[in-house]
Amino acid sequence: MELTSIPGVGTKTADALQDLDDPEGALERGDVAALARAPDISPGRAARIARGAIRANYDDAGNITATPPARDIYQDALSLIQERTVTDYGRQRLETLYPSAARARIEDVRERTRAAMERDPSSAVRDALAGVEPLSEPTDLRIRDRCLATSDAETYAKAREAVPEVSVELVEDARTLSELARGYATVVVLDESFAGTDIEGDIRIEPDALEDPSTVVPERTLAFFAQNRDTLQAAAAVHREAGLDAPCDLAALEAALSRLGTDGEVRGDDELDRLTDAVDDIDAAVSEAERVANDHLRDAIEKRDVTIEGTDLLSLVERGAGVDSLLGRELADEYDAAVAAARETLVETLDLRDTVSIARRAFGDEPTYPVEHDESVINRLRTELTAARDRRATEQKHELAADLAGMREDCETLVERALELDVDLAIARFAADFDCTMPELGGEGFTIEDGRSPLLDVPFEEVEPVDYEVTGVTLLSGVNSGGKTSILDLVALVVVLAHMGLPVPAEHARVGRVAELQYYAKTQGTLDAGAFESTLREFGELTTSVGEDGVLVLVDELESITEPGASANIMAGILETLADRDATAVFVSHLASEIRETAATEIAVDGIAAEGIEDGELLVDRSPVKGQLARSTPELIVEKLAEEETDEDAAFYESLLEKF
Ligand SMILES: Nc1ncnc2c1ncn2[C@@H]1O[C@H](COP(=O)(O)OP(=O)(O)OP(=O)(O)O)[C@@H](O)[C@H]1O
Repeated sequence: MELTSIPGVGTKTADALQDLDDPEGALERGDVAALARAPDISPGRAARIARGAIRANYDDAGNITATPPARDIYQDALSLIQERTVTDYGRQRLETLYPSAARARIEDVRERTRAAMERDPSSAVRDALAGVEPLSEPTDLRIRDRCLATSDAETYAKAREAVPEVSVELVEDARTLSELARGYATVVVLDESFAGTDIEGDIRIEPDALEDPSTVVPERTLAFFAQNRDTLQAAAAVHREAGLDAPCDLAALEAALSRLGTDGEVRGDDELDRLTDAVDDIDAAVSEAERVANDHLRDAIEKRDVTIEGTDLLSLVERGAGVDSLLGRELADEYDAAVAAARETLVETLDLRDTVSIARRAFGDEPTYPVEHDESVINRLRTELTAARDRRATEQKHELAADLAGMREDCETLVERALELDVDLAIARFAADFDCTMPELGGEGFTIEDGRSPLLDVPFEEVEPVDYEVTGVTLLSGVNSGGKTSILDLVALVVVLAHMGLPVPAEHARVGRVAELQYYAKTQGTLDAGAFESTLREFGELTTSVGEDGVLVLVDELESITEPGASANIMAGILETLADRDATAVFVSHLASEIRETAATEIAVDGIAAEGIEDGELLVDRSPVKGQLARSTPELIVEKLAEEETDEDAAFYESLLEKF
């Protein structure tokens, strides 16, 4: 897909998207999270771009929500589902669902929705989902103990791009290579020509290294998995809890991840741990060995009576000999035992294996008091252990990186499926929380049975179910606060959700396909001349533009724009034209009777009727009665007074009632 062919994507945005690994794939999948990783693209913008791409895919240029109130209803519907996501991804991804006029698009979403509604949004799955987020690439990884070397400028440029984590050096000859070998623990040479060159150090001739850079930098793979470890573990848990098909062996993935520390180091290898501990503990172990030896020796000396012939003592003193000679002569066995204890302590404390013979040499046979280690031997031991540790770490890194590298693609699928499940579960929860069903699509107008709007200002359990069916053009009359506006909202919500491919809050619903939902909310107070003129123009354009694609017009108390007589005339004119053009329309009005009288064609009138008044409150049946003009609230009150009052008062109210 040509990026700039997507509505709203100019060359600047297209350039930003090109920074992504697979912008086309992200657009095709509607992957808002991936798109938002492009520079300067906010999640909101990413959602708009993804929506644009989907529209382009389905050749769906229209806009069903044609007026601000219609768009508000869409936003409200979206929010109700978004509130039920666990992840940010899920919330953003839902923004790609929009009311569409393209049948194929609606059908595709409906198919997914049906499957989603079968899912069980258990709390265990939701808890696991809380730990899942889109995979991210580690940044700023620098490896300083290795470098790449080549004598070829082209290979040099290629290497810098392919392996930005390590230095790449241009070498001319064996001499410059040998200089490099002194500065780095390992030099990976990319040119065959250096094979056989005799240079000291860890020089590896690997002309194919760039084909699989992870062999040069296993840290890249390890850093990726270390950075995403929690997400991957959570995604695995989501698959297990939800019984999803996993793209890979979860146990093997979890086992591999358990060998990786968050810092990208390998853990859980006994040999590596042994060597690491030995290097770390060497100084402490040497001190301990000395202490053991000296305690032993001190003990022995304290317990011994040394008997020495006077001549011997004299000759020792004359030779200037010190206590060492005395030790050598008189306490040789004890000294040997003390040194043996020191050697054993050092070997055992550090759990030494290959380096035992070096360690033993740290304590000499020549008697001294106190017993002291030979620093040069300890330095040698330290060097040997450090080298062994690094070798082991490198081997382990390569081994683990090789295991994990093969799982990378599956891991991407694993996380994607978990995140997409969040979208499905949000839809499932929305459907369950508001007793939704999949609507039928097609036919004229709409039918709603036992519809309950989740947008009302009363708790959902207290919402009274409503039935309403309209084909053609209808006036909806009704008592004050009877629920007329709420019905328009419910109809708009059902129509929007149905065109999004989503379930609707009703026991049963059928929605005719529309290309436009024209919803006009009640205006507050009469308009001045200018505003009145522009509103009239708006309706003028609306009525004359109704075509074959299907328009649903919902209008709430248009009469409030001007004085009642004029309003009735205007509404009658609009309704006549809409009826002529076979539109579907519901006009809520308190002037239904006047409009019907003024209109040249027959206009249907439905009514939300009050069944009576109790404790000053109207008892209302919220479902409009077809073909019945509802009696107004004032009429009901006059009737009540006529019934309740006696004599002259009653006569007055009866005369008033006759005027209705
Ligand atoms: N189906 C319903 N179930 C429960 N309560 C409802 C229902 N429909 C409406 N209501 C309640 O009635 C109130 C008034 O509803 P609404 O504003 O739709 O009436 P209206 O007929 O448009 O009023 P007005 O005469 O002012 O135009 C709502 O705020 C809501 O509390």
